[in-house]
Amino acid sequence: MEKKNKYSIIIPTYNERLNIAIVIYLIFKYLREFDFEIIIVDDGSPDGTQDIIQQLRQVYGEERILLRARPKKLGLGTAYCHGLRYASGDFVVIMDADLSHHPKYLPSFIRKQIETGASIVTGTRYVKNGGVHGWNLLRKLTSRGANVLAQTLLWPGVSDLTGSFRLYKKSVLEDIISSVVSKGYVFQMEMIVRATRKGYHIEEVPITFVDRVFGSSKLGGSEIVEYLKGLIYLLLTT
Ligand SMILES: Nc1nc2c(ncn2[C@@H]2O[C@H](COP(=O)(O)OP(=O)(O)O[C@H]3O[C@H](CO)[C@@H](O)[C@H](O)[C@@H]3O)[C@@H](O)[C@H]2O)c(=O)[nH]1
Ligand SMILES: [Mg+2]
Repeated sequence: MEKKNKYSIIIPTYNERLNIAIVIYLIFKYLREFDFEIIIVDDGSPDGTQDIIQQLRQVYGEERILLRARPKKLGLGTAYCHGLRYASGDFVVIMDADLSHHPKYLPSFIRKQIETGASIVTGTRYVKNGGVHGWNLLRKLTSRGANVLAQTLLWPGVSDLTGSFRLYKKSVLEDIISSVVSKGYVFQMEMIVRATRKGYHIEEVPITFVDRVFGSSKLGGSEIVEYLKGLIYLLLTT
């Protein structure tokens, strides 16, 4: 019998106590037919996220949900690298913990990869059937502007550069991640730009990003400055 692929789902968390149980419930619901593990990288959330995760591990099985905590908030980029070290799957999915990345899309990422043999399947808001729900005008304009600016300067051939809901072949993720220098939110953009420059086969699936109901975004003004610095860096180095 053919070996079943295993999927490692890496979820970075910082103060996601109110969201994480729902996300995990939905992942188990939508990936019933698949072999997967969930790796949570929590950065010492003061709201008790880790206590909830420990309880969920008892419910779903300690081998299905791994908690790989770090002592303090160290940023998204390094959180993914940290989680990847513990991934035992053939494929890695990266997604947010706050339901902005709905687990109902996971089967479409997997199906797309199987149909096309792609190395990366990336969720996109900026195609037909994709979108954003719940953001105010400023946040919509910031995200759209960031994408348009990056598209114009970098020509990556991918419609949503800053989105972070993605599936990677693990070997491909390991290859790209080793050359990425960005640590915060700009990490996502650097990953996909480097992947296109290396010629990896990338496919897109439409997603609707729904703004979180519980808690608040950790993206602040300083991240926008970091984004612009990252964009210039990529322009000069890729
Ligand atoms: N471990 C860890 N997790 C973090 C950190 N900062 C944020 N997170 C976690 O990373 C996820 C995304 O953080 P949010 O604060 O919810 O980000 P956002 O503003 O909704 O931004 C999202 O959309 C952007 C594109 O519009 C994306 O660029 C971004 O990656 C993210 O998906 C959440 O699960 C959050 O708990 C950190 O320093 N450490
Ligand atoms: Mg969010």
